[in-house]
Amino acid sequence: MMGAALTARAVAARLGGRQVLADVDMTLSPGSLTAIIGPNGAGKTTLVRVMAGLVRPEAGTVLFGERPLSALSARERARTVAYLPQGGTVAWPLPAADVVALGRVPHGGGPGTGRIDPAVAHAMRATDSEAFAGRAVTTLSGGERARVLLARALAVEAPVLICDEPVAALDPRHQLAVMGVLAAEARKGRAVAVVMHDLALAARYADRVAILAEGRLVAAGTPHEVLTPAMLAEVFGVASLREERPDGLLVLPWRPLAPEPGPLPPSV
Ligand SMILES: Nc1ncnc2c1ncn2[C@@H]1O[C@H](COP(=O)(O)OP(=O)(O)OP(=O)(O)O)[C@@H](O)[C@H]1O
Repeated sequence: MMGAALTARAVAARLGGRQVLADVDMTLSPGSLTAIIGPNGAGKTTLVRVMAGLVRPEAGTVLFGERPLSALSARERARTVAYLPQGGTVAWPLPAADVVALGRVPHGGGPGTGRIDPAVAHAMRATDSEAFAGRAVTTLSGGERARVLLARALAVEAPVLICDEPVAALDPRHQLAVMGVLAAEARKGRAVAVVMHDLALAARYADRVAILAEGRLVAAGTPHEVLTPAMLAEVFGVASLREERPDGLLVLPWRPLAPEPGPLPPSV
């Protein structure tokens, strides 16, 4: 099932009577890591939930290759799109290794099979979470638990991997390591999408950046094309530093800009 794109076409969504997404087009291509950025409340989580098949769009469609995602069975969809929710919590004191093994359920595996699944072992190694294997996830720190939950999503080995803020709780070394792992998943041919707020990491690791604001896609392109001071001023209201370095693009939000002055009164 490797090799097909996940495409949102003219997607709209309404939640609690509010228009949260309008006319959003997005393609997650195999081999590419797409960073989805935008202000709080822009609709990023809603968009990725629509693309993971968890929220039915009010209008528009989501296609995996040529097939509507809604035409896939629940199990087929779970094998096709691995989804890491934002700020995930786990209610049960399961050992971390069992939580990661839940990623194998769509393939007929899961915890309690009595053997170490190579996909589970690989995912725990990639997220540096092997040391927690036997510990109840409820006893882990926020960042430790975040790595275990990412490992569960990786263990699905789905052609599409969608992660909602996977690095927000992580220390700097693990942020870099996890972004490296997600980029490596893209290099293997997966379509990877990452909702994130860290513009420096987006600039450094993303192949494509999509910006959402007020429920609409306002820009999409390479980090070089999209992460410009003018765009960041317009979308986030920040002044930012940008430097082209031999080893990558450095983007750093620097200070908030003063709010836009309102229109001048007609008498001035
Ligand atoms: N169940 C709901 N009922 C009403 N409004 C909702 C509901 N869920 C989300 N919203 C609203 O939809 C908008 C988009 O929310 P969403 O979580 O998609 O934003 P986001 O871009 O992921 O934000 P953040 O960066 O803060 O995580 C927000 O204004 C939010 O308040």
